[in-house]
Amino acid sequence: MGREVATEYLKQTLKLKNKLAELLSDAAGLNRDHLSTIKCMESQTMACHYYPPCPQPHLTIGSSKHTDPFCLTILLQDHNQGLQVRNHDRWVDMPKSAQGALVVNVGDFLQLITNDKFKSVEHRVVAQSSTTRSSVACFFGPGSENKYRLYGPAKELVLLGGDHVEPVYREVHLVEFLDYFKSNGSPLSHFKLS
Ligand SMILES: O=C(O)CCC(=O)C(=O)O
Ligand SMILES: [Fe+2]
Repeated sequence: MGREVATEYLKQTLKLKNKLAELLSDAAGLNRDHLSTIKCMESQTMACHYYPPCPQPHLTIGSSKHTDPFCLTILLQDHNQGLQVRNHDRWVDMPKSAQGALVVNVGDFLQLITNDKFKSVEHRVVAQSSTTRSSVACFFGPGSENKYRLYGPAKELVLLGGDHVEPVYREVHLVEFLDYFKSNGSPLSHFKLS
């Protein structure tokens, strides 16, 4: 990607993320500006992946299974397949997308904030025997000025009184969350209450 193209792409994905933050807040039953107000998707990190062809794809893996740890991922893939998402105990191929189509994944930190209303999706990339594959992932999470801010299930989703819903997770800051992720993979079960 040329510098100007990358800069423009980052600008456009940022705009899309702002729109998605409104729609996701709404869909979770929160005020439309909730996710932007709590500043949980202010940082943007871009990762470019290149998967070379592998003559024995069954002996390797393009990217091992994981959930993304931040709040939201916007993923641009080329027209070559490889991405799979886990549906219960089956791996399902992402359909061949039109060139330029974007995949949006919920990450672990958003699952924590929405108290399991939204689930982070487990995914992996399988190697291909004769085609290369490229993808560009943009991850959105709390910015560095909020890395020690405590986040937990949104209070509005954990109602007191008649409709009491137990918070599933304890409050945690991003640094502790990512430290756990780096050594152990998905941190969600570790931060569960009880
Ligand atoms: O290359 C892909 O399609 C997925 C990459 C990915 O899962 C990631 O960067 O977290
Ligand atoms: Fe991922």
